[in-house]
Amino acid sequence: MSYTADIDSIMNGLAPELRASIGMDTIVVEAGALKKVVPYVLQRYQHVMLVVDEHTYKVAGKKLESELNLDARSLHTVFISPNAIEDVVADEQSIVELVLAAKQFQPDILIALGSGTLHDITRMAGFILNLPFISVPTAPSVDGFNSKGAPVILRGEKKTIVSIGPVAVFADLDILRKAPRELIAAGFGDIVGKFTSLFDWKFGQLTNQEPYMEQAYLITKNALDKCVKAADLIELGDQEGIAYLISGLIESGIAMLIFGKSHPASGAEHHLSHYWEMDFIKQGRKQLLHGAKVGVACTIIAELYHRLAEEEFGLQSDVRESVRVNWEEIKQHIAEIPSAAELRAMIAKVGGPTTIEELGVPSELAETALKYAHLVRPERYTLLHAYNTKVEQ
Ligand SMILES: NC(=O)C1=CN([C@@H]2O[C@H](COP(=O)(O)OP(=O)(O)OC[C@H]3O[C@@H](n4cnc5c(N)ncnc54)[C@H](OP(=O)(O)O)[C@@H]3O)[C@@H](O)[C@H]2O)C=CC1
Ligand SMILES: O=C(CO)COP(=O)(O)O
Repeated sequence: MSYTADIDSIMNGLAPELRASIGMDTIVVEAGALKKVVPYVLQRYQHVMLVVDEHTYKVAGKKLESELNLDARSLHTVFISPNAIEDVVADEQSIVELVLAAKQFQPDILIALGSGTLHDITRMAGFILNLPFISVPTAPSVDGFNSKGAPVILRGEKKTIVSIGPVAVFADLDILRKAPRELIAAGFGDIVGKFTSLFDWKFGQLTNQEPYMEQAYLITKNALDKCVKAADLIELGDQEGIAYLISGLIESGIAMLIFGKSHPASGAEHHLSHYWEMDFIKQGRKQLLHGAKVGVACTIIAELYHRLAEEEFGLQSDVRESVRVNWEEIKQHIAEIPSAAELRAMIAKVGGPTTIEELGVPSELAETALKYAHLVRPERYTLLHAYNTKVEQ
């Protein structure tokens, strides 16, 4: 059974120049997809570097290593080291670790075997060294496998560097289905976050002339609607449910890839999540899952936005003129965002945390983040940004 009907139709519908510019020629979503990595790689590359960590080596790296069956001169596996608190993080140290290993071994292809963090480390190293990479997700936990942006931690700040997308994605449903439940729920949380990111994108376009692409909007919206409809199947964690989820995540990644930026997938809910993440790093606390944070942050932002609509925020005298004149349309878009209670019910169905307490974010941090999270991406004009700044000082 093919699980890539929507992906195929998106890819086939891209204008030829756009398709060529994203440089991704193969997307496989099926049980046993790992086996297809071998002929793909052997037909094209001679020196292969696998990028893993301790966990992902066990679930996929070891198997791929043995199936590639290459001698030590042609295959090298790099284990990205965890930091002092046993977290593998996409920061300067991890990126340099991989860059140096690649400088020494001189691969002509990198293969990321892991979830969001290992992919961002690999895409950054590939970008720096001008090397292509292949994506092999080990958990359906984020939509960042095939995006172009690398949200990395540089000097403690979460910055997104526009880098490279993969040349191919091999999503093996046998591996993804066995990923821990929290990672599957996190992937669903990252998808649910699109309710507010898509709103914020429309808001930025209407009020701040931010760049916009209808095709990327519709791809993301379709991925969101499809996954929300399939929540019962995703909850079961069977092959079909996981196929819906990973396909939705890949489609959202394609939207970012063709747009070239993360607007479709990342709005104020992501900025809150990033703010929490940066604070956890400062406090030396272990990271929470990205998608789990995004899901909870989405409920908080939805609650705020519905309240702002009720209070007629856009008609206040000190908001930007562009917000005031577009307020009726903005309110219509807010009305399309489910209520916080509805969002919590969706996330709970799939087993994700729905409140800051369940997630483990202290309430003081949640309050501060709501005031300052727009500064994580100051160039993006979200409704949260408008609420926190009113008329620009
Ligand atoms: N580029 C983009 O557009 C996007 C990037 N992101 C980024 O992705 C990062 C978060 O990624 P996320 O996937 O949530 O978390 P991580 O990649 O940090 O992985 C979370 C945990 O899952 C473990 N793991 C992965 N696969 C398996 C498996 N099959 N079995 C057991 N354990 C497994 C990892 O092990 P181990 O620690 O050993 O790796 C790790 O402990 C954030 O930095 C976020 O900003 C998110 C969305 C989009
Ligand atoms: O996480 C993302 C999409 O899910 C991308 O986030 P950024 O906007 O920080 O790159």
